[in-house]
Amino acid sequence: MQYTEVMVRYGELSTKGKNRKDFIGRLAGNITRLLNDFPEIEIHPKHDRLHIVLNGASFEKIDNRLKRVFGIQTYSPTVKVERDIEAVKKTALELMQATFKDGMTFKVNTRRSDHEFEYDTNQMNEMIGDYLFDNMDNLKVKMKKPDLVLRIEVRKDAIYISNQLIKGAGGMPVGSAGKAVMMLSGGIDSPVASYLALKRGVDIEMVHFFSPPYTSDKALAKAKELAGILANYSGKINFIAVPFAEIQEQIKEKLPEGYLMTIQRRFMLRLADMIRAKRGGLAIFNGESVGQVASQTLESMAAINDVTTTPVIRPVATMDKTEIIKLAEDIGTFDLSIKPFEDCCTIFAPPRPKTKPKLEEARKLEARLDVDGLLQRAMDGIEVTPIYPNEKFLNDKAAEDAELL
Ligand SMILES: Nc1ncnc2c1ncn2[C@@H]1O[C@H](COP(=O)(O)OP(=O)(O)OP(=O)(O)O)[C@@H](O)[C@H]1O
Repeated sequence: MQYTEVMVRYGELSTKGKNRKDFIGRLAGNITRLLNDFPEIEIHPKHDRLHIVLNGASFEKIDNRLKRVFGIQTYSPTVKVERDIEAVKKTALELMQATFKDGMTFKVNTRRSDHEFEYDTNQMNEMIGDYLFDNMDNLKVKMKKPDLVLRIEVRKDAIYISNQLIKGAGGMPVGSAGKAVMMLSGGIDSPVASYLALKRGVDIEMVHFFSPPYTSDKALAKAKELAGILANYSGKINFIAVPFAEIQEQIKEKLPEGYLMTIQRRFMLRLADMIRAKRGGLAIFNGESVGQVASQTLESMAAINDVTTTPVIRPVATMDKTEIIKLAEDIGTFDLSIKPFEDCCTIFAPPRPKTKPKLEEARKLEARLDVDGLLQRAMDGIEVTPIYPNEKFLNDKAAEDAELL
């Protein structure tokens, strides 16, 4: 079916009063960037809807991309026809034939913003309904909750016909809620937390700690590739790699084992905060979930969070592991997350980390280290890489190795 445009309905934008215009502009910009390899497509943002004029481009080719754009509630591929009842009949039949499956119920729903058109809505509904009955078998009408609603909109310039209402990703356009950093490991939880941050409109940059030579290039490549999957929901994402080995070595050498994890985490959070400040972000996101592991008890969180007053937002804090896994599967990060490349934290994890570290003790122990010097050297070593949707960093060989591990 050759559609002429896609009609996009806004999600939560409609409740945002005076910010509405900014949000619509942001969504239009995000969609424009997402479809920039289709030069023929035009984007027309309007107050109540956004129109993607296809100019010959195929709807099927952009459908999967649109599903991942936050800020879209629903969308409908649509055919624009001239204001002529015969043209409406012909297109309505084509649309129904393309989408109707045996046993489905339907109804015709006409709306007019132009009341001068020669037929009113009831007449249109009847005429088109009758025409479809005459030309298709097994059609069944249902007024309440039919499977298909054939929508006909009569406007001044033309008539618009559609019969699919596709669910969008919801949420708010990425960037509309401002900038933040996301602490991205190679695990299951932080990619899900990233997705949820993006869904609320937060423009995130990924901060990833890695520890060569204790962690391999593959572990770094895996985290980058996860960022590539998440970039499907946002467009380009900056990936900031932070060297962490010196800090871990110092902590291991100078501090008692029970506090290794707490103090490593305090360093991570400090560095994330320094990067945030440098890059103009307002908050830090991470993938912690209450009670999941030793570093995620409330006592641990309090002892770690002590190093900053910046909001630390934990989108998966109250989710069960099974719920997080389900979402990881849905967004396409799970299979990569479970590939067993070592993370810097697992390598330096003490066998028995304190589940209830004491804040005062953590502060006191840490004072044995050259905190500022360690932080500065890590900051001097950061590397920023822009990552694009679906960009690959692990080659097939690495994937094979993962199977063998
Ligand atoms: N190497 C890392 N780089 C950046 N952030 C990290 C790193 N390791 C851990 N984090 C951050 O700390 C959070 C908690 O990490 P931890 O390893 O304790 O838990 P997790 O439940 O395994 O999380 P994940 O599944 O995201 O790795 C992560 O979700 C992530 O936000």
